[in-house]
Amino acid sequence: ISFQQNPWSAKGHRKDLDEICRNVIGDMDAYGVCVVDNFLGEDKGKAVLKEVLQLYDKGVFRDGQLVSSRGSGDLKTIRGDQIIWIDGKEKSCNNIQQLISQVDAVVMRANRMTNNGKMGMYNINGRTKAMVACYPGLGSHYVKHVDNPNQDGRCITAIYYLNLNWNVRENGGLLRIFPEGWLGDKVADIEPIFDRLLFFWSDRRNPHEVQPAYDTRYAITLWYFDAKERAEACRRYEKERHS
Ligand SMILES: COc1ccc2cc(-c3cnc(C(=O)NCC(=O)O)c(O)c3)ccc2c1
Ligand SMILES: [Mn+2]
Repeated sequence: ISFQQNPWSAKGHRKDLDEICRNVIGDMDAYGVCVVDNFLGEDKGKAVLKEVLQLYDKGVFRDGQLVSSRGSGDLKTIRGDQIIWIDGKEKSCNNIQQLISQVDAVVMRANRMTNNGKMGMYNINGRTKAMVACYPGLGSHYVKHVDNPNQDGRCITAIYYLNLNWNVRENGGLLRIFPEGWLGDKVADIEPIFDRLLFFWSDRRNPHEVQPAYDTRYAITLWYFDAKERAEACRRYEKERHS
């Protein structure tokens, strides 16, 4: 299944919060993956992109971890994105802050709307800061991985893409998810197109990779915590620290 264009994201049709939440709940329960297109609308989307470009031009992005591995003899870098963590309260980031609040509104409302107030049996009570990431092109990529393989508390990955006129055929940078619950070798191919919001379960159900990008590719990621799993992860961490 490829999530290029969802039936409900008819161009220009502004969805209200309730409708988006119903889509998110339905898709997360059915597929473990959900795409919402035209999330902010063109003007607000461009205002967020402008702030991200300003941050990038200030040179505040840091290289993501480079873990090199011997692939067929030559040294292969595992990831090539550059990142900066922001909480949105920084100066000249208030459009990014508005994006964060909008994503929070969808996640928290969806969490309340589902049966017994849980989406996918989670009780979401917090999230990480926003990770603004740039894959600088030149083939930068991220090998297949799981965001939360060991119950660190993160249950939902939310990624907002900022790439105007992105064409995967020439620019690459496709996000390919290999949902473990899907029949056969079906995959979810997500193009990182402008004003697209993506949700997927952060655990081992969704191994995923970022294929080599040949142009600068921007995204803003938020990871949402499940109260119980996060509390247990913190307890484990405290115990290790004192052992
Ligand atoms: C301990 O410090 C850090 C700092 C930053 C980290 C960033 C990631 C990460 C994970 N996933 C993706 C991804 O899947 N992107 C999909 C897409 O862009 O379409 C990505 O770009 C980045 C993982 C661990 C980190 C640890
Ligand atoms: Mn990831």
